[in-house]
Amino acid sequence: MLFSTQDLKYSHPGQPQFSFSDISLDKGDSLLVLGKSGSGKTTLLNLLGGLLKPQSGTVILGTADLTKMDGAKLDLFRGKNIGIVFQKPHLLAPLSVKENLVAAQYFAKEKGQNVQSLLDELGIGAKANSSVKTLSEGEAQRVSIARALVNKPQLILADEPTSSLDDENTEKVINLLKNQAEKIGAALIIVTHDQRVKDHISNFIEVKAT
Ligand SMILES: Nc1ncnc2c1ncn2[C@@H]1O[C@H](COP(=O)(O)OP(=O)(O)OP(=O)(O)O)[C@@H](O)[C@H]1O
Repeated sequence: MLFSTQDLKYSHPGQPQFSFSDISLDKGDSLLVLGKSGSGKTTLLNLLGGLLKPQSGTVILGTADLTKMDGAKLDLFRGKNIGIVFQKPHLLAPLSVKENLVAAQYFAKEKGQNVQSLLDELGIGAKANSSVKTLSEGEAQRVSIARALVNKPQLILADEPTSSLDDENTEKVINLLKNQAEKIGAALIIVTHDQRVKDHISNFIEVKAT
């Protein structure tokens, strides 16, 4: 087992508690997180990425329990092992495409992956030296995927990665995420409302407000 959670519970201050279904994934597995607006999907993703600490339960990646790590140790672990694609790309605006990826390597103390060939694979190699401010939405989304993959993480988390994309780019982005996850042996978890994504990945959990 590469990634698993057990008995995860979390409540935002003053809010009812969420109890999340257990997850277990092997290398190369994909999982969708479905559920109504406000049901706790983003909250779950933040717990899985160590961006929130649960009130109880465990999040195990490889041999490490994220819920037991803090501060710089957790940041470095996340940088090396977890790639996160946020709903909006959140790129570093003053930098070029390539520099955004190099910065992600720098923060994780990783240098392995050839940035240009990754950008080429994602079809944005020609934009490597462009300012991220000049990118279209679909291009910026692909750069944020490249940034999530650049340190060859064991776990890839994506929050509504296709919500602002047309059908063609949605298909491209889902295939990119699936193919890259398989290639690097990562587990892939995608939060979505998008029926078009459900057509590509059959394994899912549903988050319900209780
Ligand atoms: N920082 C916070 N403080 C207090 N409440 C919060 C906080 N973040 C989220 N919540 C509440 O927790 C609930 C779940 O939010 P969450 O963003 O996880 O839902 P979601 O399923 O991802 O929703 P959507 O599909 O609309 O993005 C919501 O009722 C939200 O208002």
